[in-house]
Amino acid sequence: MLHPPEGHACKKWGAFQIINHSISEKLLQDIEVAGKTLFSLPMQQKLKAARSPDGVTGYGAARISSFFSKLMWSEGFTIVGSPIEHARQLWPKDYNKFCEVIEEYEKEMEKLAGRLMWLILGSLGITKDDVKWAVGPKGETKEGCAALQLNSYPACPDPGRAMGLAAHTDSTILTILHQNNTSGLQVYQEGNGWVTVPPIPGALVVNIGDLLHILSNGSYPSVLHRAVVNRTRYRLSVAYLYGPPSGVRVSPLSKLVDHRHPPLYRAVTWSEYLGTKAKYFDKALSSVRLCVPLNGFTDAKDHKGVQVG
Ligand SMILES: C=C1C[C@]23C[C@@]1(O)CC[C@H]2[C@@]12CCC[C@@](C)(C(=O)O1)[C@H]2[C@@H]3C(=O)O
Ligand SMILES: O=C(O)CCC(=O)C(=O)O
Ligand SMILES: [Fe+2]
Repeated sequence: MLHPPEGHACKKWGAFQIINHSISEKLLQDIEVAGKTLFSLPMQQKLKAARSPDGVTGYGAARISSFFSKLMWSEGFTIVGSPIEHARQLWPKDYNKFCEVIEEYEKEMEKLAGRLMWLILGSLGITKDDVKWAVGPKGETKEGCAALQLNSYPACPDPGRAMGLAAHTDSTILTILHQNNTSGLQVYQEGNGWVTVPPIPGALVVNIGDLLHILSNGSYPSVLHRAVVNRTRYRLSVAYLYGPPSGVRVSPLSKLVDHRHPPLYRAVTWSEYLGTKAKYFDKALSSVRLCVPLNGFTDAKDHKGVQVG
């Protein structure tokens, strides 16, 4: 079970950092090197693996860029499952090392994400018996769906006028983020505004995503976060975006619902929700909301005046 402080962190911050998490220092170094190697390729080479306009994987600006008029000061590379096709486009003769590191990272993150999901749900009194879709015939955690997002933020001569990655919530159950030893990630907290998440060597950041917000019936709100840029330092982050198995309809867990706490969200599959996010962005969560609270706001992230820079 998560200790009370971590359960508290989910409620209060929607994010926390973990150490002693079983991901080796070597693997964290290897993924950093793999990311830096990729982003330092010449532009015409990176564009060989460009994400197609209606595609999900490959090189390009963050998907949310289309909602903003200003360009963001970053490049991204999205991987779902095997990276081999894109890796071949990038390094026709020498793609093996990159693929090995990515696949190892995905394998280790999958295990960690499953453990974290149960720890977080445990802190709400939820056990494996309460989430049938997440458990296989032998009691094992079923493999979820996931995406790996490599983010590259070059040093920026005028950081006050640019944004690395604009404010957003992740459409996930949870996201595990590795940031190189350079600050940039900020989380938004009512009353405190934007708070920098300090990079701690070896630690990983865990963000609560929209699907956990739905599962917990709003008890653990997804965290609004962004990445700011730096005048002198290059920054790289690696986000493991973890969702439920494909086709599973996620809805508020019945143990967390009663006549005083009616279900706040309707059931959605991850792919349906990703489509909703692509269409409505920061209004996605409220678009699947069933009950509108009396204070007039739909969801917390709807009214922050999200800005790029
Ligand atoms: C599974 C996914 C979540 C994501 C959209 C995607 O299909 C692959 C990229 C993910 C990412 C990473 C950067 C921030 C984000 C909002 C974006 O634009 O692309 C997330 C998407 C998300 O969580 O909705
Ligand atoms: O670079 C960061 O710290 C944030 C990345 C992020 O939010 C994402 O990839 O979803
Ligand atoms: Fe994010």
